[in-house]
Amino acid sequence: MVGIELWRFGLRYEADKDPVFDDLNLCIAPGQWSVIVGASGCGKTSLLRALAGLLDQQAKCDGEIRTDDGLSLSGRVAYMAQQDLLLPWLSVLDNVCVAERFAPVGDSQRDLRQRATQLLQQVGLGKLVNAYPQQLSGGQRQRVALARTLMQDRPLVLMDEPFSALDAVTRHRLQNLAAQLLANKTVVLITHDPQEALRLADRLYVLQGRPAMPVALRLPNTAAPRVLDGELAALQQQILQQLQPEAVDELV
Ligand SMILES: Nc1ncnc2c1ncn2[C@@H]1O[C@H](COP(=O)(O)OP(=O)(O)OP(=O)(O)O)[C@@H](O)[C@H]1O
Repeated sequence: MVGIELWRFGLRYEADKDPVFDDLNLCIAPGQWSVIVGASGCGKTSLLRALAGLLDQQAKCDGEIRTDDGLSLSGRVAYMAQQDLLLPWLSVLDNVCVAERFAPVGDSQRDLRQRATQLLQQVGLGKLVNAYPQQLSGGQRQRVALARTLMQDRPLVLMDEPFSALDAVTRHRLQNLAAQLLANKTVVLITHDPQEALRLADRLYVLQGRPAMPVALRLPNTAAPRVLDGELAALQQQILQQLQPEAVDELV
């Protein structure tokens, strides 16, 4: 388990006048799901890429990203980007195994492939292990990327809209699977979907403004993944209003 603290963190892209973040302080709790929602362009992906050490050269940062054990995050992060980043020349099964291939672990290749096959069955792709990414739908590709992330077994898991391309039933099922398989990991999940955020979060933040600041939201006193009840529906409405006050006012 690893906890992370962003301390006086700032980020500005060279081409932009205003910083995306300035003097941001945020603690990512160890072994919990921290979920971040926010309007498009507010900085969610930038935050995740900063944690993953994947910002491009246009991004200028200051402040610090510290871990609670004082060790580097290098090699301890599984990152599921918005784009699935599947390798077109590898089969579905090989794509799921790809990150582990070079990892110095004791598992044999046979064990790894067995585990990957089981994960692919769990995400509903048991019949497509030998298919290639270009033969898959957007939702199927996203499920391969999810299986690849679950396969990696890293203490910090960063996921950017991991369920966005899925139909409602599959989304619900895979949210439950991810919650089960990533219990006790430190997870940062970005989503546009307030209902998803409320089902899965141990801590929930709305990222707002420019420079963006996180606002912590109240959650029901129940364990995730939560059932969709009246309390969750009311909180969902609150988040929608917080995200887009003008748009919601116009609809009412
Ligand atoms: N590589 C880049 N170079 C310059 N500006 C960038 C770059 N990446 C992001 N930005 C800018 O930084 C801001 C935050 O972008 P980011 O992608 O982090 O937002 P987001 O909240 O994840 O958006 P979305 O929900 O639409 O994915 C935006 O104004 C965006 O235009």
